[in-house]
Amino acid sequence: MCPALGWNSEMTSCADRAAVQRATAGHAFSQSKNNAGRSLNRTPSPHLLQRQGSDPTSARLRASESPTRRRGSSSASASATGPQQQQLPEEDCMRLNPSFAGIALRSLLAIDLWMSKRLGVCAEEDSSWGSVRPLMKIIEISGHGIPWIAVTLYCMWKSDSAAGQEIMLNLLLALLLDVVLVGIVKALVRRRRPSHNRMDMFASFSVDRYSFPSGHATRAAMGARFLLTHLVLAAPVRVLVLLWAVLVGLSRVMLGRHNVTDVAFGFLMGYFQYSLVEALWVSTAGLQKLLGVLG
Ligand SMILES: CC(C)=CCC/C(C)=C/COP(=O)(O)O
Repeated sequence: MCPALGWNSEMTSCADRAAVQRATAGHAFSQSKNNAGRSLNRTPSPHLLQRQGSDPTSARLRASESPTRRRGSSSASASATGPQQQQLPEEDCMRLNPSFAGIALRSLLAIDLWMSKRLGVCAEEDSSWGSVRPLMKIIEISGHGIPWIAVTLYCMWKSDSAAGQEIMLNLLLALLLDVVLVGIVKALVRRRRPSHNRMDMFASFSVDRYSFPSGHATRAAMGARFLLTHLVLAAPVRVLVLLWAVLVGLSRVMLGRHNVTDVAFGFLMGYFQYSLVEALWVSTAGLQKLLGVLG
């Protein structure tokens, strides 16, 4: 866990360690093939770090201060080493000179953590807005997958027109697709929920210990787009649907369940999930044909 950025990953710290390791390796590289080989595979010994400048930071600075010089000096020694090792200095240059995108991403994540912590005003009963927590939890349930699936099944069952059934069938498929896609992304990214979150959420899967993206936000964006497209609603109701979607997203951060970027990405993902549902739209006639073929 990186304390500065809060991602569930050792990426940052590992990258730093790897950079120091490679910097050390680069130094040892020009000395002898055996030494270089050893330093590539191990964490640098304190002794070696000391020779380079007493601490990992100075070792890293030293290694990055002159990429050209490093490249030049190592290419001389590279002739004495294997082709695999010849590629290393190039790689060092890329890793040790952080790109603009890398810095921008780190800054965004730091801002994200800071903002999410400040907005998590209902994370506990005794938080500054703790009295609003019960209301936020009602909004949370309104965006949960189980009520959405239950209501969709009920409407499908009650619908007396083929068109209504088709719409509800596709909403049901959309909700199932959403659960699967969100689960996959959460399992891949594995970002931990904010530390101020209390894990007292109604009915969740094990993958829901991860926070990126917010499943409530994907469902809110996809569901709102779906309802606004397929139901004939009066203008005030349309506004209410949009307002509800925004509130669901906001409540995730206020309850401390998510960071802002989890919700922002969730909205984006839900928006595009709806486009996917439209592209894969299943008609009842098509479904009956498919069932006929299968049966
Ligand atoms: C059990 C079903 C059908 C869906 C799980 C709903 C759930 C608990 C999603 C997690 O949402 P966040 O990622 O926004 O916390």
